[in-house]
Amino acid sequence: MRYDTITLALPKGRLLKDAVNFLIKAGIDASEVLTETRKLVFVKDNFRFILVKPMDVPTYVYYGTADIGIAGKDVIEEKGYDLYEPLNLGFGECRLSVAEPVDIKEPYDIEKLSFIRVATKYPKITDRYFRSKGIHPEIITLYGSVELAPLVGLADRIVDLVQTGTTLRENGLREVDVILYSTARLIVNRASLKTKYHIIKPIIDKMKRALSD
Ligand SMILES: Nc1ncnc2c1ncn2[C@@H]1O[C@H](COP(=O)(O)OP(=O)(O)OP(=O)(O)O)[C@@H](O)[C@H]1O
Ligand SMILES: O=P(O)(O)OC[C@H]1O[C@H](OP(=O)(O)OP(=O)(O)O)[C@H](O)[C@@H]1O
Repeated sequence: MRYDTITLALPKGRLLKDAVNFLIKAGIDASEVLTETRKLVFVKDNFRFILVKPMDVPTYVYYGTADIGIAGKDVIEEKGYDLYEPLNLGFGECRLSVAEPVDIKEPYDIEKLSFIRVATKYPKITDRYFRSKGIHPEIITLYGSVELAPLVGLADRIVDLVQTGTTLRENGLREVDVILYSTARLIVNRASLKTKYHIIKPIIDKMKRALSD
């Protein structure tokens, strides 16, 4: 590996294409990452791109196995690591919301709720949110298809991502509160920022220019 190599963690899944297109716009040729293969590591010039689960991007960056990464704000908040987050990249727009069945007997009223059983992929954010309202939630952690939980009686409510609202609508659910708005962010390992400042700072500057173009 070149002495000046920077490892960049990219999220597999729906953010990948936008992330790669953004990198290309910033002059970083990550195009090979989009080729249909099972490869998880790609090396190009002084970059090493690694493909990881979206929820794992902050972990790779925090532990320094990646110097920088691209992750949704939702995931960054859930993991809660101390990371430098210099840029909002704008894509991957969605919100993390509380939702409930449209025909629920006691519609959501935060003043009146004493107990809540909620299914989510975001247990930490969910716990923090309800505790800040004086409610100790029972949280059931799921890893996908969260909208199914109220339909089959696993939970009264869910906390999940909403973009168009189609998934909620098609499953008889309605959004009752927004916990956070999310977009993709650039995250940087704090030690790398110091030790590789001369390489990382120009990368951030190129990305900033790409965002303002
Ligand atoms: N419907 C959506 N619209 C826009 N952005 C979204 C949407 N759903 C998720 N995102 C953003 O994209 C990120 C990755 O979502 P994605 O669905 O690819 O991963 P995941 O469901 O966490 O992963 P996996 O399916 O591999 O378990 C989320 O953390 C969020 O920031
Ligand atoms: O408001 P919408 O536009 O319908 O988008 C929201 C859906 O998108 C995401 O699911 P994803 O496709 O990642 O599947 P998942 O349930 O496996 O997480 C999210 O978890 C919601 O289910």
